[in-house]
Amino acid sequence: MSEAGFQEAPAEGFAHGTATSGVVTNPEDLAAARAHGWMEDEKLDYDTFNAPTSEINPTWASSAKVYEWEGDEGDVGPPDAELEEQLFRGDDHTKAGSSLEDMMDFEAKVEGPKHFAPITQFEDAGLHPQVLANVKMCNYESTTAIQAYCIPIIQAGHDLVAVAQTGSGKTAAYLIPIISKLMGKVRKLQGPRPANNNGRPVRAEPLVVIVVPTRELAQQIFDEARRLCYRSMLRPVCSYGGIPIGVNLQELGKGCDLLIGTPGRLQDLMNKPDVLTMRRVKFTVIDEADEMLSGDWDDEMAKLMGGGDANEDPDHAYLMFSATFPKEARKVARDYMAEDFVRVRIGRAGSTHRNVTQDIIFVERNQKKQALYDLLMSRPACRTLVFCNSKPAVEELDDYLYNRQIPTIFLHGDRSQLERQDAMRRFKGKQPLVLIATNIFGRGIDVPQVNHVVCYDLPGVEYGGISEYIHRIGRTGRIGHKGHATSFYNEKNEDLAPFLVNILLETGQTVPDFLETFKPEAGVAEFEGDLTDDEVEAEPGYMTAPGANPFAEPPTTDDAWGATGAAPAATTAEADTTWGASTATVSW
Ligand SMILES: Nc1ncnc2c1ncn2[C@@H]1O[C@H](COP(=O)(O)OP(=O)(O)OP(=O)(O)O)[C@@H](O)[C@H]1O
Repeated sequence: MSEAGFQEAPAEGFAHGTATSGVVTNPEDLAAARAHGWMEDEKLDYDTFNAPTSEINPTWASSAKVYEWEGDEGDVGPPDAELEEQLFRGDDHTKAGSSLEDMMDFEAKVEGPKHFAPITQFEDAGLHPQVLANVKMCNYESTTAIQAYCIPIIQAGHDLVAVAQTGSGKTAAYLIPIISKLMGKVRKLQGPRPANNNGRPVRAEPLVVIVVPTRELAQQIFDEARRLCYRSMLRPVCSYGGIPIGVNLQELGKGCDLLIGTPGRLQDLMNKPDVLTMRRVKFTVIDEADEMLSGDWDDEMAKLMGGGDANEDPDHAYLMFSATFPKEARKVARDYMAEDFVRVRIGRAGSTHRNVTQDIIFVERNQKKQALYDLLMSRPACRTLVFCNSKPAVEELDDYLYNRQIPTIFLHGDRSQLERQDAMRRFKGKQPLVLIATNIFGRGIDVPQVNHVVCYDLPGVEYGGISEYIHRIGRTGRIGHKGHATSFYNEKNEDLAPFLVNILLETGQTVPDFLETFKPEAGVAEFEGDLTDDEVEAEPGYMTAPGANPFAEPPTTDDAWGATGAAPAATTAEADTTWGASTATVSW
């Protein structure tokens, strides 16, 4: 098992462009690729990548600069023009696209012991002024649906399970309220710093722990935390495998308020009580929660969710986020939550949005390489992500396309951390590139302008099934951008066919002829089993608030809000109104 339990068949150690036949340059391929806009990519520095880490002095992305402020004069520090430029004006994160409203067109369902009014404008969320300023510098004009609901719930201190589509801003949905809540109290809550330890490294005593399945995702959340903690006393630190532990220890020793990491490395650090203690933790966040609760990480999760050594803080909040949340994982999640935890679901758990056009093409197994080449040459050259199920398949495909002069890079769990870091850097560069990857890239990764995702291999059950498909295609069409996903289908993928058809129907897309037989009788999408949330209604003590899109115009008559005639709270309800125990369902 590789990182965070992902299934990846092992690789055999090929180098770029030499997996099958060595480098072959066909002048016709070369001319065709260049004419089509696929340009030569920079040469890889294999000497650096293959040297023992002790012989090189790499710049680890996890050591990227964070804002440092000891809070001598108040809790907001002076601006740092250079860091501000790096954090807010780079191309590192996706700027919202023009179809953001299409993404909001989902029903929100909230279940919990209380009513929370959604907040559509950050200005109305009661955020710390510096956090609000940072949000604006990120160019976040207004909240997304998941943020509208989660911000007030987290501010009120509830445990939370939140589910919303890929690329809908879940990271900021938890980081913004957590950072804002801590901002005014950092001085009181914060762990030690070298400044009050005679300049010596200190033990890390984070206030927030964020656990994610992959290194790239940890890095991405760290970067978002660096933006949102700008000019505050809060110091984020990122720890994951593949980086020498000494590098992690150095960063932790400078003081740590938000710790973001992968479960294996976090567990290693928790086993060193002089390096890390969880005694101050106020928020534990599990991102991609269904993956983390899938069973592969039982020991690590039990330890992390138990607060490690001696955290008995009754205010400790547990937050879980994902785009998919199968029933089994939700049951496990409930074991960790306080009794009054809140559930928020935007749309159906596991739904995709209409901004991603999904093509399913029938391709026989032995035709797939040529079909991919033809596909890449039939569309304008663009940043493209191709998913395979195994490491050898990734490497073979990389070799094939490279030899046909398409600029490619590849990424899987056996690549060294330096190679993985470099692959991310190059994929985000100016040149259109094809990144070929295993599942390791399927979840959470937010690279701007990925216009095309190709499921070269569809993920069968052993590779995560339909949930994995949803995460994979969610690497495009993010936060209001349009995207395109193409999947190669053949008889081997029949186990996925009924789910695929339902997702196509749900988003109003064309069902290809070869999938017609898998259409439900009524001809409309039917979701059963692990993607529905129907066990929720049966639970006593919970109020459900279905139906409201917080961004919709309020209705003109009470009737439009449902049979109970309750107030149209989407735009006007008071926060924190306790729902009457006799009310079965409240429509907002
Ligand atoms: N309110 C907002 N307005 C505009 N852009 C936003 C807003 N909130 C977040 N974003 C941007 O949207 C992009 C996607 O956000 P994020 O990666 O958190 O999505 P996600 O829901 O976690 O996706 P996934 O399920 O794939 O992990 C990021 O680049 C983020 O900077």
